[in-house]
Amino acid sequence: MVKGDKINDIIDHKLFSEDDIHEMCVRLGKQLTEDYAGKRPLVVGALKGAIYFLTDLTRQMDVAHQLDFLDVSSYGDGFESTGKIKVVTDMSADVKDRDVLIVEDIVDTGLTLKFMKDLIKKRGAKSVKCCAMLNKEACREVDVDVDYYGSKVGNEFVVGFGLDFLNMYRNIPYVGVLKPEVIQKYVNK
Ligand SMILES: O=P(O)(O)OC[C@H]1O[C@H](OP(=O)(O)OP(=O)(O)O)[C@H](O)[C@@H]1O
Ligand code: HPA
Ligand SMILES: [Mg+2]
Repeated sequence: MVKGDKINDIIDHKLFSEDDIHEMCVRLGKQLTEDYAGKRPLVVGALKGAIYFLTDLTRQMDVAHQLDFLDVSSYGDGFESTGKIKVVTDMSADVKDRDVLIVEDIVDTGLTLKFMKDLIKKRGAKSVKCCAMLNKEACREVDVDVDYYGSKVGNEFVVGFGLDFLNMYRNIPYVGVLKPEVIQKYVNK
């Protein structure tokens, strides 16, 4: 950790409070409870960003489900997608004939989600859907459905509630926008 990275030092403004995120989880959990009734979905968290949202979301889902994780990465140590997605750690479950629900913190260019959906479909899943906390729709580079999402977000780099900058700040309990000087501090270094 570096000096001067207390939350108040790095966040410019708050976008979604803990209450806002809780409301998203309640609404989405209700919808997923209806849509997956009678099914036994495999919920796949996209590591690492999705973990905070996933634990809150699934506790609002009154549906028996199983849990797995897939660690794919494209941002590396930066804040712009490299466009090259790789599986860092694969999931352990067999997805053949399963209803798979991918949980994401954010869909931005869409490259990560498209990669995961294609991979899971190719392995023979019965259905593959995604529930994301945030949908940065204006930044989409590929056509991919975000089947459920908590809120749209504009073209700003957001951190907190799982979302990171250089693998930091995931534990901020709300979603906020980084101060430009924090990004500047690390860019081209
Ligand atoms: O739509 P995209 O432009 O592909 O970006 C969205 C993806 O990027 C982030 O993950 P990252 O690769 O940074 O890994 P992380 O979840 O470990 O932070 C985020 O958690 C999404 O998975
Ligand atoms: O705005 C973002 N913040 C953090 N991680 C991200 N990955 C894609 N977009 C973002
Ligand atoms: Mg990230």
